[in-house]
Amino acid sequence: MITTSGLTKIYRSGGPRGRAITALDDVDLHVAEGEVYGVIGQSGAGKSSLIRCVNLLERPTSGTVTVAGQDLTALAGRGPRAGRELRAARSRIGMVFQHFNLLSSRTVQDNVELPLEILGLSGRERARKAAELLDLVGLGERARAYPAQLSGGQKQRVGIARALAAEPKVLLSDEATSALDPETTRSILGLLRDLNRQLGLTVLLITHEMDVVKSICDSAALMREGRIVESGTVTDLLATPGSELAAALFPVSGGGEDPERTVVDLTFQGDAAGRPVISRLARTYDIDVSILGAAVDTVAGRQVGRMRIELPGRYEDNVVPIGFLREQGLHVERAEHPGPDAPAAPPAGPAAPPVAALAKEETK
Ligand SMILES: Nc1ncnc2c1ncn2[C@@H]1O[C@H](COP(=O)(O)OP(=O)(O)OP(=O)(O)O)[C@@H](O)[C@H]1O
Repeated sequence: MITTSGLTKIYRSGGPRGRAITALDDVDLHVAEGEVYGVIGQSGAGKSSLIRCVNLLERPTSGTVTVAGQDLTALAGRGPRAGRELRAARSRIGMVFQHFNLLSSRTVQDNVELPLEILGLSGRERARKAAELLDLVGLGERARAYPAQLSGGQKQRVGIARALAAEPKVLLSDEATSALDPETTRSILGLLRDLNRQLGLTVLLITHEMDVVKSICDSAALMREGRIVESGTVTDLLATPGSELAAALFPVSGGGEDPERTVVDLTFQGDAAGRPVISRLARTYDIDVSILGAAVDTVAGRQVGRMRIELPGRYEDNVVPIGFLREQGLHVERAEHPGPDAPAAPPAGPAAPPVAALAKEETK
């Protein structure tokens, strides 16, 4: 539904000869129809530039953007016709903003009607559509209120209703919950998830909060310095050795201190979660298994379990029991020997702050 290919955005500060800042560096993104796709990264990673280039609010320096089969970059030429076509294509992309961007002088209903006015619908049609959308987001009773009379969560619901007015196939969300408290965040994320399911809406969201990815995203990408350094479905990421996103989505902790013993992290998904794998392992190989840490959580709507266990002997001596665990459908990854209470093994890749630190970074 959304594809970017070689998308690059270079800003120049201080005119055409000024310093070049590469905000997007050859970004290839593939968002499938009907999925909720989260792009996560630290401040300055290029997330806003990405979302603004996807709907051509920002003109990419190079590369292409295709939404619902239409190459938007080809429409972004100069001239009135190109402008008209681009505006029409953009109307099929809804956008939700961190600070809602509602017009304070207009009522809730009039804010939702705004895109319909631009599309040239009659007053009666606009009113009917706005009422329907406000019902959909649970604000049917507040149509006559002004934005100043609403809570943050209600304002965002109006923002979402307005974004849906032109019946887009795609909704772009720019940190839609960053200005909201945790409970309101949950309700807005729940609404986005419901709309995704009910309307088959494809949602591309950018966020710096791992919890947002964890609660509603089917797929995710990690951005750093203008590049996508990791991406995939959340299910696949959880089964990818060394995945930084997986470790941040679902950390396991618990230290083993003895280098003569083997520490591994197990990830259970789907059927594997229900099998008595650890007791079978202990019985089959007559070994003592220590559980150092474990947790069960819901990620992308699926139950996922993670466990850090310790086996007697060095890693090389445990090839057969580890093979047994893999045969049982578990994802097994070697953990380094962390000290007590250390976080999960550090991911491979260039030295950079772990994803788990994103939220902390943001609040500094
Ligand atoms: N209009 C602009 N002119 C010049 N540089 C810009 C402009 N917009 C963004 N940048 C730079 O591009 C880089 C990426 O910024 P961008 O806002 O896309 O990142 P981000 O991940 O969305 O960060 P944040 O979460 O803080 O908004 C940063 O170095 C930023 O300073």
